[in-house]
Amino acid sequence: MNPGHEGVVWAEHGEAPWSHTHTWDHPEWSVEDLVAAKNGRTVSVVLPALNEEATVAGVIATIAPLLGTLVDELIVLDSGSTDRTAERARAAGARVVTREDAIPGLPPVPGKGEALWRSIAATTGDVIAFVDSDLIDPDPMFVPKMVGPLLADPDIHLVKGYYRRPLRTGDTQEPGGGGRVTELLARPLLTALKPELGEVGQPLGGEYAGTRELLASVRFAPGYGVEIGLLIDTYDRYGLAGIGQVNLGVRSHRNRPLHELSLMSRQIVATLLDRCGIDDSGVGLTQFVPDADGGFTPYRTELLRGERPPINELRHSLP
Ligand SMILES: O=c1ccn([C@@H]2O[C@H](COP(=O)(O)OP(=O)(O)O[C@H]3O[C@H](CO)[C@@H](O)[C@H](O)[C@H]3O)[C@@H](O)[C@H]2O)c(=O)[nH]1
Ligand SMILES: O=C(O)[C@H](O)COP(=O)(O)O
Repeated sequence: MNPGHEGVVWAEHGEAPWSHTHTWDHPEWSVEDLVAAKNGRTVSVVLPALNEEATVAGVIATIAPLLGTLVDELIVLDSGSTDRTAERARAAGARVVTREDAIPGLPPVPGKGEALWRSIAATTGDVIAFVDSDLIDPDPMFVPKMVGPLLADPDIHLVKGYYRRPLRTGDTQEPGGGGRVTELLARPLLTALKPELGEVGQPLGGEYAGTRELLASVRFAPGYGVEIGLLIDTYDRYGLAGIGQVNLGVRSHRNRPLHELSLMSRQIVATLLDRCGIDDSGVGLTQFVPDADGGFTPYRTELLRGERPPINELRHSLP
């Protein structure tokens, strides 16, 4: 299955580049095609959620109609929400799993990496797709597009979505202004340190799918380091041949303020350096919070720690 590639004859130019063979810029497969391609395999969809009562039901509404055909289970992995995320998710048709229920007896630590790691234990699918629960008007084809290459090619273990990203500020929307951490930090630094991954369009994006074979056998970095860690670990294990990327169109989400993205960036840098074998000081980020009198108060946020081992290894160590 390879619809959407332009018809360049690479045999005349040497080996086709990854960006041609493993990038689907115009994915055209249908849900029916995918159901036929499952061949006995099962698909789980995981929505990590921390206080997403405003958007979680809307995201579920785009995936729930696939339950029983392409999608075998749909869970919201509740990351400790204190709002009505769980209630709204259940009403919209998802199973809600808390971090504690996912792996009983092991107290959770904060952060997105922890939620995703526990979701591997809480699900059973041979293929697992992740979708952020803060998305605004996501396309119902997100999941079908992401799982396509995994169902078609046994050598592919991780498929990242890529997309155009609007930036919303107040009532205005800048069509290509989103993905600030991606464009200013992640892609430049990844290109500097792991140039083979420089053609991955959205290394940080929360919409991606992987095989259980991969996801149960890799460690999970803490917090927002989880995506860059998974990408590099997949590359180190399978090479570029194990990774694909699919155009999902447009993806809008809650755009965080810059000071929150700075903290996210610090965590991503820590994981990226770790995966490249480069020492990090381990020092948390100091930010300068404006006072009412025109001055600034320094405020330090420590790095999240607590990398999690592969779920397969945890299972072995449980009684
Ligand atoms: O402790 C947490 C933090 C976040 N989330 C959920 O994770 C998703 C993404 O989090 P968000 O804070 O919206 O991240 P973004 O600002 O959108 O950051 C981008 O970059 C991150 C770093 O790669 C990715 O984790 C995100 O998926 C990606 O959208 C949302 O559904 C959150 O509710 C949790 O479940 N637990
Ligand atoms: O992926 C990113 O770069 C961050 O989530 C920030 O995204 P935004 O600039 O679209 O809010």
